[in-house]
Amino acid sequence: MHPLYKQVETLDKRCCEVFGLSEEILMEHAALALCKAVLEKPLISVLIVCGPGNNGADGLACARLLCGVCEVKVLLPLGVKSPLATLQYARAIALHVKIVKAVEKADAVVDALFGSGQTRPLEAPMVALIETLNAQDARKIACDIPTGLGTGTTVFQADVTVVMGALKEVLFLENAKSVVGKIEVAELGVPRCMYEVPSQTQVLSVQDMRLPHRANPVSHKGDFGHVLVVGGEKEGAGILAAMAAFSFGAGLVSYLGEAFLPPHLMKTASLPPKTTAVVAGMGLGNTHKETTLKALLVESACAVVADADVCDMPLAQMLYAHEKPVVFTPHPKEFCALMKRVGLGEVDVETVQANRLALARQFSLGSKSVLVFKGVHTLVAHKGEVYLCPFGSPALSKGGSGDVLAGMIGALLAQGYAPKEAAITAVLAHALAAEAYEGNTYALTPERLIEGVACLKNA
Ligand SMILES: NC(=O)C1=CN([C@@H]2O[C@H](COP(=O)(O)OP(=O)(O)OC[C@H]3O[C@@H](n4cnc5c(N)ncnc54)[C@H](OP(=O)(O)O)[C@@H]3O)[C@@H](O)[C@H]2O)[C@H](O)CC1
Ligand SMILES: [K+]
Repeated sequence: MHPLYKQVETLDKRCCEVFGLSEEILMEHAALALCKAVLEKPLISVLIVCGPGNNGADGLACARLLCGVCEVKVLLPLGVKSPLATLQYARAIALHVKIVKAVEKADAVVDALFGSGQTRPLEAPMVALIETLNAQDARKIACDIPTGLGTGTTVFQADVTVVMGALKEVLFLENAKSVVGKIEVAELGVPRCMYEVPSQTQVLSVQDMRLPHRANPVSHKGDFGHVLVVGGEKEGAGILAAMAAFSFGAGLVSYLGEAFLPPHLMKTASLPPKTTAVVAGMGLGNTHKETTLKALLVESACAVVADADVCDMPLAQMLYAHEKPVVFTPHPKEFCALMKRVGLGEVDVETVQANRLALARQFSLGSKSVLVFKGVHTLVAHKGEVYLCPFGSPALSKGGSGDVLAGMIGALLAQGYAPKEAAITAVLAHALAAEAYEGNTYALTPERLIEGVACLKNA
């Protein structure tokens, strides 16, 4: 995993103070990383669009470094303002870098218009400029942050974003995935691990996935726990969760309710005595009395995965306050209901989506439970720490995907994983299996997803 920051200005400052670097050294490394990204694919010409601040200065320094390597054209729609941009401009001019007055055709376009200094929406001329750049048939490289991201709807559509120093939260907004392209982190003169300081937000990596492994050749089904899935009105949802739990390693899986089950799942009318984890909420509706659910989820000693409808029941508050392992798995609308149920106030989906990290953290600070907040970037939050999953695919945007995830978490809880570790591994496995799916993106079914998870390997 890698730390994620809201801002990195203090890290830049620390880098200069602790390691004796200067802003110019940082910028030279930023520019070198941009050059590397530009030259990653063969090209003849590059257009570098530079803003008035230090994002533009990075672009101007890159123009200087590329001078003579390829045909370089620089567009400065707002001139230069910051001292470093003025300095880099003078250096580029001394090298006779070509300054153009309008967008010109090139094999690659570098967006060095605005970076971390963009605090307000783009005005009409800049919107028009970004639209023109997006329409170019060229490889597109964003310097630090694609211009417009986080401030409005017109955003530079990058194929690659070279982020300076460390990962920044804005690159992981829910709508960012379609504009950031591949994210590359530029080291700014010291190794990344020295530049970074501890953070309460982390971006998960493939290495954080710890799939269950049956190392001991002497084992029996009782060693791998017993999951109970509580079926409901839409019985298919529970069946999918149960199938996923079985495939992800639970020794036994029971289904509470009336349904036609695959042969490896057991039907039950009550909590089986040795149940280790209960998964409930998917397709639940009004099938069970609240007292029945309370007995299964709150009063039993079992670990709990509280999905969908359970997030909007009075017992959600009891689970939130519980000492035992509980993992909530809401999508945004369910998270709004859950926030209200646990007394954290009324928020609408739009507000929740714009403040996912902060609200997930707030939720996790009031409870021992683990939150799996589903989305384009699913979050796992526990005791103030937030872990963001950068993987996944639109192939998952289907009924049944969430049921599979809940079942997978239940399987890991039953096998003895701590709730946070269960959530992290299941979220990663779910997302990586979807990414690895080789069929058309529209064709992923829950069953194929379960099969995909079965084929994953630890990194
Ligand atoms: N570790 C690092 O992150 C490093 C980053 N570097 C680069 O520096 C930029 C940040 O530079 P900064 O000068 O602070 O900010 P920007 O260049 O992004 O933007 C500020 C200028 O842009 C103007 N601006 C901002 N938004 C708009 C807008 N919507 N419309 C018009 N103009 C806008 C702003 O104007 P003001 O009127 O507000 O002053 C400024 O002129 C960072 O992103 C990196 O690329 C360094 O390389 C060092 C390491
Ligand atoms: K930019």
